[in-house]
Amino acid sequence: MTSLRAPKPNAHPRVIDRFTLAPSLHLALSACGAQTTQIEPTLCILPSPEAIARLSLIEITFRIGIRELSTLGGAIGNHLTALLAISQNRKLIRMRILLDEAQLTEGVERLATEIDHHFGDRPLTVIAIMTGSLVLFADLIRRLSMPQRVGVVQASSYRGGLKSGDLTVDAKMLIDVAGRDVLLVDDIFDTGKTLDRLSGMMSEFGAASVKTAVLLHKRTDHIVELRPDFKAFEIPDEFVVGYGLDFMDMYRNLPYLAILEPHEIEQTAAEAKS
Ligand SMILES: O=P(O)(O)OC[C@H]1O[C@H](OP(=O)(O)OP(=O)(O)O)[C@H](O)[C@@H]1O
Ligand code: HPA
Repeated sequence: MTSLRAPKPNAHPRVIDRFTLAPSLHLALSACGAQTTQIEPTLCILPSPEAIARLSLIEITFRIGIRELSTLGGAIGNHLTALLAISQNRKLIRMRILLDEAQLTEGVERLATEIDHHFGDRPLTVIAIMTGSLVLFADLIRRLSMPQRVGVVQASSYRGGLKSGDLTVDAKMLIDVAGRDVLLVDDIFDTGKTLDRLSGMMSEFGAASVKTAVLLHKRTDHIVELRPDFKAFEIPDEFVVGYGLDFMDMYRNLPYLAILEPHEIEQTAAEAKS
């Protein structure tokens, strides 16, 4: 998607609603790998009517994969010509947000209150299921009131995909859970396979009790009997990213939870291969 914006409208704006690309600009954009070099018929306010007669500089925003770039182009009338230096290069964040930052914060607060209420002042061994739970975990443990021992275990089954595959567990960094009340924390309960396997492992390692907490509970077919003891949100059966959740190890850093659209899945997969 490409759009045009004038750098600074002034007192004598002139509105132009369609531009054509000069061949040189067309070539330059293609050479950058821009997905489309078709400039949208976007409203553009040029500095002044007089400037139209001369060369006017216009900010051009275009898209390459999931990156948004801005550059300056020259306009003569409705004709866009030379491409000048790229002035901005930022990730395009226009995702379908399912839970924004405020909702996530409220959800984590709620989860912490429920867990506090259940355990009271009893010491708890809280285990993060890495990597997805990392953001939730950092936020959650700081809101819990009881004395805590904190540890991690790694589990992975979605490697590079949208569907659960073979589950691998790496417990090399796990702290001793024998005789302890354990709370397993994960970002999402989807098929249920991960939490089910890890709950079993904690019992095998001698935990006195095992409870589970998740931020998200997906409304889908769960393949296990176990259900999380604590959950903050029920979400639809869509592939979600952000707040720790990834697709191909990307998007974990987003401060919100978004639904990954099919075109974003394709773009991310293509970028990951390049
Ligand atoms: O209920 P399930 O179907 O088992 O899915 C939930 C698990 O899937 C994700 O982990 P993933 O395997 O993607 O590894 P990651 O934590 O490294 O992202 C997520 O972080 C959960 O641990
Ligand atoms: O919807 C999801 N998004 C990211 N990771 C996941 N792991 C299980 N379900 C999901």
